[in-house]
Amino acid sequence: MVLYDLISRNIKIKKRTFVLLGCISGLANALVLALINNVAENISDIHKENHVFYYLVLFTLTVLIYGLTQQRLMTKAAKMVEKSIDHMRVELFESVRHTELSTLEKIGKERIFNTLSKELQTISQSAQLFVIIGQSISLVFFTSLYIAYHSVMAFVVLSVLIMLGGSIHRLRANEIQRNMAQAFQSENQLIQRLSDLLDGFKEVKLSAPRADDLEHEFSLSSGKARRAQTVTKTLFATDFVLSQITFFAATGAMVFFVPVLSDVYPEVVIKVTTASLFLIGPITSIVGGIPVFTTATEAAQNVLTLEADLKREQAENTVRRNTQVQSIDSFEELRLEGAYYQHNRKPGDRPFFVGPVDLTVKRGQITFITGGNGSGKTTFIRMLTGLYELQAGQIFLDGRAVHDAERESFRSIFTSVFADFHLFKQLYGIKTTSQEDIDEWLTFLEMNAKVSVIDGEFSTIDLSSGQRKRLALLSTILENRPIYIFDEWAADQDPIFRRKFYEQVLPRLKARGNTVIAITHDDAYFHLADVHLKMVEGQLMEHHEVETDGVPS
Ligand SMILES: Nc1ncnc2c1ncn2[C@@H]1O[C@H](COP(=O)(O)OP(=O)(O)OP(=O)(O)O)[C@@H](O)[C@H]1O
Repeated sequence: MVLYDLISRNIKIKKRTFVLLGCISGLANALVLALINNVAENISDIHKENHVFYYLVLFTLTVLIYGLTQQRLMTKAAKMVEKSIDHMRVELFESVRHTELSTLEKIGKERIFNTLSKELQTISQSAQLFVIIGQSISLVFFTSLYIAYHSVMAFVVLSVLIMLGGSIHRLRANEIQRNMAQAFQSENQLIQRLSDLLDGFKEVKLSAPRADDLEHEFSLSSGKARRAQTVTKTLFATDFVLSQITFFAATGAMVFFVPVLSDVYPEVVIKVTTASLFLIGPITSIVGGIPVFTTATEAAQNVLTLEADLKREQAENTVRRNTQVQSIDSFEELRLEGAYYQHNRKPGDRPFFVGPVDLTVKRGQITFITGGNGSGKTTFIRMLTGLYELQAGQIFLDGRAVHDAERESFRSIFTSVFADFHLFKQLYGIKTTSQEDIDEWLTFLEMNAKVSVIDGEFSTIDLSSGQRKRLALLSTILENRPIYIFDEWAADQDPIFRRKFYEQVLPRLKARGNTVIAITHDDAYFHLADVHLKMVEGQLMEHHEVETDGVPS
């Protein structure tokens, strides 16, 4: 059972405690029934012999035992499921953190987002249901025993009809599952459209046709999700009604059918019929719980599939996961030999690949890479930094081949501001820099009047895009890694600060012993590069127009 396997994977479920508490609670519930039947049957004798108080105490005790065990069961189940979900959440987060960029691009952000939020929440909501279903099963069991004790024939008829009712759901399980998968897929598309609306809010506000199209797409996906959910819920509703009818048929059989089959039955008919009526509560709970249970099982399946997709690639690299990541703080020479990477291709797409590339980067060098849009510069940077796993060729650091197991350590040699950078408000992973250093760099980057760093956090990041980029630059400077990667960093800086970036910031990094590799189109500053490379259609070549005496080309 997928749901149980998932929940019990990280925690020890005390099955015996659950079964024991469930049995006590079910037994207490059945005892309430037996007591009521007994008192009702012998009401005049009990009053005559003054035994009312005795039965009342017994009744109160039984209800109390039922209440206490039920409460304990529910609390235990909630604690257990929440603990397991806590583990799953952190594990999934860790898996995503360790996954490769190419895998993440394949899986898609929406699916990860949907699984980590909605699906885990669905599983969480199923905790109480587990107990209710378990306890209902236990009650059905003990009440059936009570019925069997009074009339075996009534028990057999009841069992056959209950099983018949139970099998109705199973017959349509596949159809339900198919519709639920369709709903999950449509909900992923909904998240994608919603991110389009929120991330592209300004663009959407400025263009009514774009907004209309987006809304149309959103309502299409929403319609698909609605249809899949409606079909699923209709199937559940029909199941529910059919099972209720089966139940009424079972109760009817107690008075119309069983008396024909059994001679001794008339003496116990009231008790047996009352007992079968007592089953309506638990059976309704079981049948009513099936939709939630099925949804939670489907959610568990989605969590497991995502995990498997994330881990497939990691399984091949278990060594990498288990190897201690060691920060590399210096190097002399980084070399690529025959480095090659081809993007995943969707049907109909032209394949795009970068390489084979041979390149040597020396410590303290400033390298500029230029090239047309879509020529492969960003892809190349991702290959160089180990964000994309090379499909052929090798990276060498100080003459030593960088093996897969060392790739995470290797990546620690870089710090970057990519074109699609994300500015973290908190300075994660930066601990050693002194406040004086931070303030001095803030002043140097002309951001001191706007922002301060307090307790490792920027006071604000609600800034202009150029200012946000300066803070991203500051974060990399404080990280102080050996190699700096900039992807069109200066593109949205004003001319004065752009000049400062090329003429003061980069030389200052170089003077610190840092190496810089920058994608740039700023030809006015090409002369400041030690090496100038050009990317053309995925092929990296030296750009020979750079003059060595510092005169711009
Ligand atoms: N995640 C991806 N999946 C599939 N193909 C991709 C992916 N990213 C880029 N590509 C393909 O690789 C080609 C090169 O893209 P890349 O981003 O490396 O170019 P670039 O030189 O950095 O362009 P620009 O100057 O516009 O930023 C693109 O034409 C695109 O078709």
